[in-house]
Amino acid sequence: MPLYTANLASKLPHRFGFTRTNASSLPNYAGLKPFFLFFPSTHVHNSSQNRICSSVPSSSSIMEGNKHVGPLISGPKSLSQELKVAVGAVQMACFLCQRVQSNLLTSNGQIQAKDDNSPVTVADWSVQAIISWILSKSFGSKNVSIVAEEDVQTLSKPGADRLLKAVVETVNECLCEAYRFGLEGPESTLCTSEVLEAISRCNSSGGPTGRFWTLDPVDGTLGFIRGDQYAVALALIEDGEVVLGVLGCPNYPMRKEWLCYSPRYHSIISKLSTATSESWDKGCVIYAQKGSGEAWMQPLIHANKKLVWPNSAISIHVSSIDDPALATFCEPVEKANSSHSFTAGLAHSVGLRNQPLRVYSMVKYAAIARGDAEIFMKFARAGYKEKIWDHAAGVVIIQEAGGVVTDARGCLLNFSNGMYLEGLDRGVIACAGANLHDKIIRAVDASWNSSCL
Ligand SMILES: Nc1ncnc2c1ncn2[C@@H]1O[C@H](COP(=O)(O)OS(=O)(=O)O)[C@@H](OP(=O)(O)O)[C@H]1O
Ligand SMILES: [Mg+2]
Ligand SMILES: [Mg+2]
Ligand SMILES: [Mg+2]
Repeated sequence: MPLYTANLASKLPHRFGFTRTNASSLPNYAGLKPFFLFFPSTHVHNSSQNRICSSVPSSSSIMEGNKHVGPLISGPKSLSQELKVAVGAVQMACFLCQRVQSNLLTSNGQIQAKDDNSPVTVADWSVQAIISWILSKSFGSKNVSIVAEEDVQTLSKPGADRLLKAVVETVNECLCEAYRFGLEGPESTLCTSEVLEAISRCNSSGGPTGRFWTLDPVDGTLGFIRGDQYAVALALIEDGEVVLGVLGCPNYPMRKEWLCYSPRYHSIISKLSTATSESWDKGCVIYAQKGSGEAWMQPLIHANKKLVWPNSAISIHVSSIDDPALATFCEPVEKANSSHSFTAGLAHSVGLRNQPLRVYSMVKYAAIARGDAEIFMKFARAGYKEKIWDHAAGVVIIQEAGGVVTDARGCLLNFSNGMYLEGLDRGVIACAGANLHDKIIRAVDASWNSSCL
């Protein structure tokens, strides 16, 4: 029986597990380039694949004084400052989520249901508050527009003061560690109204022109509550195009060998990391800038460790498998969120042989980008409108890692119409390559008419 991740999972009714079904497609961690914020030079070798980059200056990184601030981003224009702040903010948000998740079981009342019956926790609100605050601090509140999932409606209701107090405490506990993530925190703790303001200001309407951020503070809240997979998702959209994306995946280990398969639940599992205390197996942060032709992955920073892990990045790439008989596809865990029967029929008609991996959150996008799976399919029921924050970061990361993401008709997703992916036809299909993508699109067309979706 595979080991389970953190103690939490072993106490919870829900289990999760994943790995590729054939070891031959280990992702090729081709390049090693420093990202930013170097610490005392440390050569850290991980046992199997790669040397973690040391603080040796690399010709392909941008320097500010003697600090590396990021790989040389080609593309239309460098967004290295935006990327640096976004990665640091998501790293810090992951640290916050792990803290909240660990005492989620003990402190009741930290899980609420919103009007649409979807869950929301102290972590969702707190992450939205800290990322909103950091972006405003870094770029000036007048220059920052954010389209994010959460609002203050529940927090402002009578009787919500204990919940609100928990959010304010969580936010301040985290912001006082901001320096460990290369960020500047507040001179003094934020008061309740400042925390509420940081959350509620994330109400931009988005649109086809100008620049705005889109944030899903906890994507896969259901997975988060169950000690399973979840993601912190932040993306920057300019004139309707996603120009950078960051995915924090606290329960998705850097190293594949820390993943194992839980046949019963067909999904991701990360083994109990007893073998090493390295943060390699505690989770990862994945990011990319549009047009750079590269996607990057770095380990989670553990602020409670005396030496904050050097921010080193490994370039990742989609899998080279394009034979359906060898490919693996991911889909949402909840069949209310995507038709499992439709995808099963599709998989059969395309010739997919491996069991589906059912995974919460945009960790599915991360799995494709780093080559742990080849296809992600989601077919929500008719009438459901996909939100931009549930896809933006994952889309640009897969694209820059060499993959393709479209709707079920083969059209690119449209992020220029406010909070919804307007015009999305039938479902979302992400593939490691064009061949597989083409086969899936054809199969959707052929089977759609005979399905009753
Ligand atoms: N009915 C329905 N249909 C389709 N999608 C829905 C639906 N309800 C919710 N959502 C959104 O799905 C997000 C969770 O995505 P997941 O990939 O984690 O789905 S699943 O939980 O694995 O089924 C989840 O994101 P979070 O709320 O951030 O967890 C929702 O935004
Ligand atoms: Mg939600
Ligand atoms: Mg979401
Ligand atoms: Mg969410």
